[in-house]
Amino acid sequence: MSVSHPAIEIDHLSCAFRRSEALHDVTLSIPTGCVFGLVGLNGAGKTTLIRHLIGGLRPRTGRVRVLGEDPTQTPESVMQHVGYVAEEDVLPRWMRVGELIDFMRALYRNWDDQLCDKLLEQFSLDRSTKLADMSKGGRARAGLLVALAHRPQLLILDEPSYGLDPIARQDILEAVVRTASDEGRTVLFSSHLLDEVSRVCDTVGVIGGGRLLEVIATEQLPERYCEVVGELSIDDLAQRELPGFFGWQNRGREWSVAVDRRAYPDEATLRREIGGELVHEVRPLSLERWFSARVNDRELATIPRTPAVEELSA
Ligand SMILES: Nc1ncnc2c1ncn2[C@@H]1O[C@H](COP(=O)(O)OP(=O)(O)OP(=O)(O)O)[C@@H](O)[C@H]1O
Repeated sequence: MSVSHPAIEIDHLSCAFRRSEALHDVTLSIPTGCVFGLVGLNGAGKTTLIRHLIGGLRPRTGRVRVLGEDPTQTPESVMQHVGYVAEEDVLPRWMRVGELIDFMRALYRNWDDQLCDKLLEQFSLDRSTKLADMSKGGRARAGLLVALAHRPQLLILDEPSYGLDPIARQDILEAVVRTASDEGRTVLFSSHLLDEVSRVCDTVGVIGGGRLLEVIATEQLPERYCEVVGELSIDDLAQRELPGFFGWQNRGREWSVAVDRRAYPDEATLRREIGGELVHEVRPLSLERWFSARVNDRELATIPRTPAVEELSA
């Protein structure tokens, strides 16, 4: 397969289940070699988006390309180069680890026995263990092993650490990083856990109510945005419709707001605009605060909306 195209291309993808819209006009391009974190609250649309990538759902509106191909037209060819770990614990429990490996090995032309043995050791897995007798974390490791051992060009992990203990999570993270560091590999990783997303991903996209709200390189976050924390009078501040403000939060007597730094030439101007005496601190925006600001500000309005502010100060 040629690598001149992005690993994942999604154009204006929408999806509805009966009358309820799960994805709304999603456009996203993930270049080869990127480790991309897809974050969103429960029901945001992460799994629905991923199901389109693995050919499990056919787009009714919009277009999806994975490694340059339509995953619903040529699923065998696309999935030869994709490693996928589902959100649910779906491995056949009647199999032993060795049987699962033999089964998957027969499916993938690029299966790498040496890598498989290495991962068995690294994940402390034994070929003779029955999947039914393993912990959830053990089965997650087995799922990751078979997704990695054919050296996929694209690794898609749907909530890989959901419900896992920190040690199992660490294994998964390490495997993701190693896979990504292999030349030219791409990883799409959906997660609720922002700390692991910030550790592993170079780019992050936030999805809310089926809309892709923003995509940003994690290293760009502190230079693009800051968080301003200050003393009450939030109503007064909100009425002034300052540009670049989003995701207001009230914490006791303090308020916090995310600010797009591009709306202000420097921090002194920003403080002056707010009214310096109201500002306690201007600090880089953390991934966690960016996430909460975006999901609480779906329209990406540049000005705070009065009803939201009233709710906050109630
Ligand atoms: N097969 C389906 N039939 C009907 N509604 C569905 C179906 N699959 C998903 N949905 C709905 O689509 C929306 C998005 O669901 P999705 O599973 O993609 O979210 P998610 O971000 O993966 O959530 P979670 O983090 O809880 O797994 C939800 O409102 C969900 O109820």
